[in-house]
Amino acid sequence: MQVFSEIGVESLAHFCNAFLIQNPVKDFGKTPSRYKLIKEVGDGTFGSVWRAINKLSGEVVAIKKMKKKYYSWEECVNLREVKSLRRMNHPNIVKLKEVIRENDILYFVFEYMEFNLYQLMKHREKLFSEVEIRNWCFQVFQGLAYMHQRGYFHRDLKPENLLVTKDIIKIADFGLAREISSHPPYTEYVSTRWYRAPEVLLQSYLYTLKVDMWAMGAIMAELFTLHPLFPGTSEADEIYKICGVIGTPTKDSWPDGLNLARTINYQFPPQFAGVHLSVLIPSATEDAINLITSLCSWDPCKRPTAAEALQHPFFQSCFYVPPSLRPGAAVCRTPPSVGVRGTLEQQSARRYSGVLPNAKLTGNLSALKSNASLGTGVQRKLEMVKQHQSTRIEMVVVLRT
Ligand SMILES: Nc1ncnc2c1ncn2[C@@H]1O[C@H](COP(=O)(O)OP(=O)(O)OP(=O)(O)O)[C@@H](O)[C@H]1O
Repeated sequence: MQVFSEIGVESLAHFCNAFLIQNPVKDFGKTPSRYKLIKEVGDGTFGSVWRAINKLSGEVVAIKKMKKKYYSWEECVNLREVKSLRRMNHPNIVKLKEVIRENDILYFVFEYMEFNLYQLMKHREKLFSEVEIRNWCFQVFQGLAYMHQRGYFHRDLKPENLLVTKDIIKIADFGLAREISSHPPYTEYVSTRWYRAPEVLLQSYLYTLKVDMWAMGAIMAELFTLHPLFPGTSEADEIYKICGVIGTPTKDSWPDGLNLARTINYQFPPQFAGVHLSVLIPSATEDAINLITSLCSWDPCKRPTAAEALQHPFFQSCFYVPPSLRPGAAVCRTPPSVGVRGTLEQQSARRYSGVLPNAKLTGNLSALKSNASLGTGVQRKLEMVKQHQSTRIEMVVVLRT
């Protein structure tokens, strides 16, 4: 079995040529031949996700079928999702098992996860226990610490991208992942609005991995209340909502933010004092409130890193078990139960609309708020290499497992 975690595109090209010589091209029809598609479980911006079964091994997997056609495999290996995920091997990061291109259609084969966090929250009336929330967050921060340490940040963390099976939670959807060493400016659309960091909302092109920490603060709060913390209806309303919760930034709390706002001729709403998060999240303990408050700091420098978050008193009762020693159970001393049985299939309903890609935040807030009605759909850009002529081949990238 050949491993492609560290090699470049050229080496991959050589492998694929060799692979094709040894494995004659077959017409597999509309689904990858080794798999039987069972049911659609998700419909994202870039692809639809199916629960499927490996016909030979009986293994249940998730197959993401990309909407765009891929006419050469050079294009495929250059996709961020492939480039970043094939380097990740962590129990809290969803595993990419294979990449298959058949008939110009690109499929990602992932390990299958039962639910996403949004599905677990949306019809729920009873609040999650703090133990459950702590267990999930501890795992996500471990996945993030690993990813950040390996040089990637996710940029689109949201409940839909955190996948749960029993007590285990994993980070998914690396379509927007970025190498930390890649060079700013980062100009393309980044992250779903409700979880989008203020520096990104203010169009900083120099944002860092701290955008993931902001998103985690918002997600943690939502896990406690079952309601989004900053449900902005437009980018301007998003900033307004953030000010309403954590108060208008000052030259002490976020000097760089005031400069950013000046650069784009944006005025923060004056003198919002904000509210103590314990008022908005009454079920959370002081430790939880303290962690969420620091994650949702205006100034990215004041947000903890994932490794620092793991050291927070909120996680005092958790401990790290090396993956090789794990019995396959949760990482907290008191393993919680997810509390939901059966399969909740993904509803295709989108919770967010009204994103204005590259919209300029100009003028005063009331003018900005009127932008809300101008929203169209979510648009993201992927780096694509030049398209090459169509060839009917199958390409399999075998990943480190
Ligand atoms: N490995 C998996 N196991 C089970 N379900 C999954 C898996 N991966 C994705 N899904 C489901 O499919 C949905 C969409 O997947 P994903 O986020 O990867 O697609 P996308 O096109 O990148 O979406 P987005 O619009 O969020 O960017 C997820 O929210 C999840 O419910």
